[in-house]
Amino acid sequence: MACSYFQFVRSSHRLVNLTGFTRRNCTKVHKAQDTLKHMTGGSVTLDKDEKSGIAVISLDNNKKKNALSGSMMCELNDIINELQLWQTGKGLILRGENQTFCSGGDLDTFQNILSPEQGYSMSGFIGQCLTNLSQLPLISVALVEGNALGGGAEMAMSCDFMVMSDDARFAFVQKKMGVITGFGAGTRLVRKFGTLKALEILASARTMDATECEQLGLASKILPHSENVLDLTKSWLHNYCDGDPKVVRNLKAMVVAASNLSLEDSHAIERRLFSELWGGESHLKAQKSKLKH
Ligand SMILES: CC[C@H](C(=O)O)C(=O)SCCNC(=O)CCNC(=O)[C@H](O)C(C)(C)COP(=O)(O)OP(=O)(O)OC[C@H]1O[C@@H](n2cnc3c(N)ncnc32)[C@H](O)[C@@H]1OP(=O)(O)O
Repeated sequence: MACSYFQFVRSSHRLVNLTGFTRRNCTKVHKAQDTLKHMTGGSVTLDKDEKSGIAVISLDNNKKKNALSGSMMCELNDIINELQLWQTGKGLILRGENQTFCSGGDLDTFQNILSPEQGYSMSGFIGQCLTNLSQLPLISVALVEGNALGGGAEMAMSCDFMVMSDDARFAFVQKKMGVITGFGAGTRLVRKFGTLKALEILASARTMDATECEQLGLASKILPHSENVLDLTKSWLHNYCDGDPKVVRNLKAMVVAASNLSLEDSHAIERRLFSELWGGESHLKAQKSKLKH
């Protein structure tokens, strides 16, 4: 079984520990978690489908348009830690209940953490959580219905793809709130879409509809607003996740390495991930099938 991406990164020489965890950081994370978990409201749930290898994370804070409370941040972190151990997983859908995605950080929660030090701690916790999500060896998609605003837009950016319902709206409102991106999406936006496009989206802080998001390359698919967008998204994601979990997971792990490491180190990982599959069950089966024709 292919070793997990993080086991491999830690075992490889000259590679920085991508999770960025040092003992000091772990202490800070636990301190942040102790504070945030008491800022309650809403819930985050996980549904893993062992047959398809696709998991669904659902945000639910119905009274606040799925705004992310402190306790929801902690639940999301625990779920991502669980997914890091899911060895047969291939895909992940991040969505919101009540036909909307997430209206950002819970403004009531934030009333209790307004010092720069508390903001730094909260930003570090949810930022690392979303980095861990982005680096899972699962192909991930944010299913955006309704609104993805502020921190909600940042969470969507932590996924590989974004699928939107045709009436969805997407905005980085942070600048209008007197801050910048606090969940780490600014860096992701620049690295994914370039400085020009990132600056235009962040500095305008404008609300974009699904069509504009697709034109900018932020959204990969627009679905008609309906009750079964989740099933349609699962079918869409299955196009990328069909086949041997080890192949899908190694492919995503290679992409994560290439987007985070030097050319030399990324090539080292790519060769290792390739060699783990070479001569494996799926490879030999495919070879045999081709030779018959
Ligand atoms: C780094 C984090 C980042 C930052 O700090 O900048 C953030 O994410 S801060 C939050 C940024 N998000 C927003 O500013 C969005 C605020 N919400 C809205 O613009 C609207 O609620 C919208 C467009 C999401 C939905 O509008 P609609 O008219 O359909 O509903 P309501 O506005 O009446 O909202 C219903 C109900 O939900 C409460 N609500 C909505 N968003 C939040 C939120 N982010 N935090 C707390 N509560 C929220 C809203 O107050 C209403 O409550 P009610 O008691 O019924 O009045």
